[in-house]
Amino acid sequence: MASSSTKPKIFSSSSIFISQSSQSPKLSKPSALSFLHNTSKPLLSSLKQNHHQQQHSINHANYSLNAIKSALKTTPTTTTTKTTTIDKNSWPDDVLSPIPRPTILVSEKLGEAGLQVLREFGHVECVYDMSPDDLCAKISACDALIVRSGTKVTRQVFEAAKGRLKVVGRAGVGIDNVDLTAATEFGCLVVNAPTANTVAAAEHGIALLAAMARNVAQADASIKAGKWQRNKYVGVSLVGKTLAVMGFGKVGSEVARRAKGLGMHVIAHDPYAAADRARGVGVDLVSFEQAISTADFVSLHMPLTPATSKLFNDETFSKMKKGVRIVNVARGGVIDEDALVRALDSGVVAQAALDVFTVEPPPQDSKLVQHENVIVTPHLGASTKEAQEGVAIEIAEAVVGALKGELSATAVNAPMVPPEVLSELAPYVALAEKLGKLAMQLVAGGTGIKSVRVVYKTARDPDDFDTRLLRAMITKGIIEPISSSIINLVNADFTAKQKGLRISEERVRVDSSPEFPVDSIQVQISGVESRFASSVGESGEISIEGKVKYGVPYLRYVGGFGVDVSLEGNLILCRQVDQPGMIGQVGNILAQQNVNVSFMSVGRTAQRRKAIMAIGVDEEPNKDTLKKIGQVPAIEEFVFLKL
Ligand SMILES: NC(=O)C1=CN([C@@H]2O[C@H](COP(=O)(O)OP(=O)(O)OC[C@H]3O[C@@H](n4cnc5c(N)ncnc54)[C@H](O)[C@@H]3O)[C@@H](O)[C@H]2O)C=CC1
Ligand SMILES: O=C(O)C(=O)COP(=O)(O)O
Repeated sequence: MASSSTKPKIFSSSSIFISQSSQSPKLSKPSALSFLHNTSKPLLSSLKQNHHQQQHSINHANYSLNAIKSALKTTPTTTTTKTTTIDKNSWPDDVLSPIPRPTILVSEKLGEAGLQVLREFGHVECVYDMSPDDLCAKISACDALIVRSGTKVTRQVFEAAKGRLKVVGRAGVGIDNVDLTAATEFGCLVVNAPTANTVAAAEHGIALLAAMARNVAQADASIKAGKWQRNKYVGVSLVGKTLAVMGFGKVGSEVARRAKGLGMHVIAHDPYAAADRARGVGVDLVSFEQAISTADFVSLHMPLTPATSKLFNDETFSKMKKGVRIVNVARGGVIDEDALVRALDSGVVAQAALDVFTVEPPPQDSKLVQHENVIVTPHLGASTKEAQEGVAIEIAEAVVGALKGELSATAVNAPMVPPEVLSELAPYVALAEKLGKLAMQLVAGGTGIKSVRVVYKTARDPDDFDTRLLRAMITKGIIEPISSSIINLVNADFTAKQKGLRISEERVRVDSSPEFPVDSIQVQISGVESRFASSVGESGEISIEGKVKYGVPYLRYVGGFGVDVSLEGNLILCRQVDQPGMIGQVGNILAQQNVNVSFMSVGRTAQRRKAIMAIGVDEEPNKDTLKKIGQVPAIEEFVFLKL
């Protein structure tokens, strides 16, 4: 059907809520909250609590279909209403029943307290020292994987997971051993434990700094070899020396604080750190060049990224003060290790203390490890009892939360949405997904969508209304039916981009209550033909608008027609000439196939002119029933949509 044929203008909507039974009203299925995969019980409880607190009354007509049909003949707009308060104990059992116990694979040693948290929630398998092939063989039976720095979570691992792996938990900070691009493409959330080992890493940095300056490791080895070499191991003092902290993040700033306590002059380089935060610790932020050229000691604390890979190379070392001493508890890959050997041999670098290596463990004959001016530890920065217990709990909670469908505050490849925002947005999330799904089904052919515009009507300031979650769910609704992959918050933007789908967003300020994040959401798809010409708005695009009423998603506009129908079950949209008896006729046809009508709403341009009838049905009408609806003379077009 051509998209340009009808351009209705006038909004008018009369609504009739029909229920064949007198069940209490259904709330939108919380499965719509499965931002990642499953339903979140804590989130549901908080939602239920919200509903309870709001004490919304639901006007819910309890007519049987036959009763409403006869009532319509005489008093078309009269309904009898019943007031129902949503009680938090009234959620259906299937919502509250626990999700199946997930399998969590732990591939490296994790603190017992964290394992305990995991065991309470799922089936935990600890399998250490797996080869890459072993990991790939196991992963398709796992919902979550917990690793430290020793496990490489490559694209092959995500491919081998066959869509089952929902979350990778990195029990620590650095996620350079996880292929984030692949994780995102496969819709797998990656979370880390970024805070619990900060102090441990900083303490190890300071330990290496002092040990290096006073030759502790070499002197210890010498005594154990039966020697007593007091003159050979004369060290250098730390007090008054300049330390350049490269990367002024969590660990870097803790190292700086401790070095200040040792009487060192501390400078730092970090392109993203705030100068006042540095000043608060008594540290000057300086340029890279200034840092490396003035420091007596350089301590590395930046992540390994393409930008920092081999940042310390021949050129960098050549700009350093002769006799500089280097500590690395960040990542081996930020140093070109061959260049460091050359700098040590030439005396430009007097000493190095390394906890991390490009390849771990490094080869036994590594010139760097064997160098007499180098001391090494086997990636021990995070290895204190305290840090390991803390990291284990931090990662276990993040992984369990993710498996429940909650968004983690430590998500690495997804927007972090705080729980309170999540709980507030939950009903709108369901609305967003349904609008996306609906709009998509209105497109003739269902594919070839290039551009989607989302308009949020809201009373809130942009700062106070985060749309990322809603955009992701609209994208999910649009793409999932035409995609072989699960779409979630992690991969929604990526998948849209990959499919050449441009999603633009606009906020329109409306005079509604800022208590609610959004008044209504409009989804517009342009440049396509519609299966239901009446859904085409004035500017030629498919346009539908919905809002949340009583905590439940409702459709409010189709094209220019106002409707008022709960987005549950399935929907039939008919455009007809506005005349008496239409609801009855269609209702009768549906009743013949025992299709239960849950809601009905009529929107019209003007009395006795064009009207749109939106009919919510619990079951899917068969082809015959749909054909009969199409044969009703006053019906000009109709479409059946699955929600
Ligand atoms: N050896 C070990 O066992 C441990 C190692 N680490 C490593 O230490 C590093 C830092 O960890 P956190 O402080 O927790 O991370 P963080 O994210 O808090 O800090 C990293 C800082 O590096 C900065 N940065 C990024 N690119 C930079 C560049 N080109 N030059 C200078 N600074 C740059 C960032 O702006 C950030 O402030 C990470 O690589 C982490 O993996 C952390 C814990 C234990
Ligand atoms: O947290 C980090 O980045 C670390 O490097 C710690 O690594 P680990 O968990 O000890 O293998």
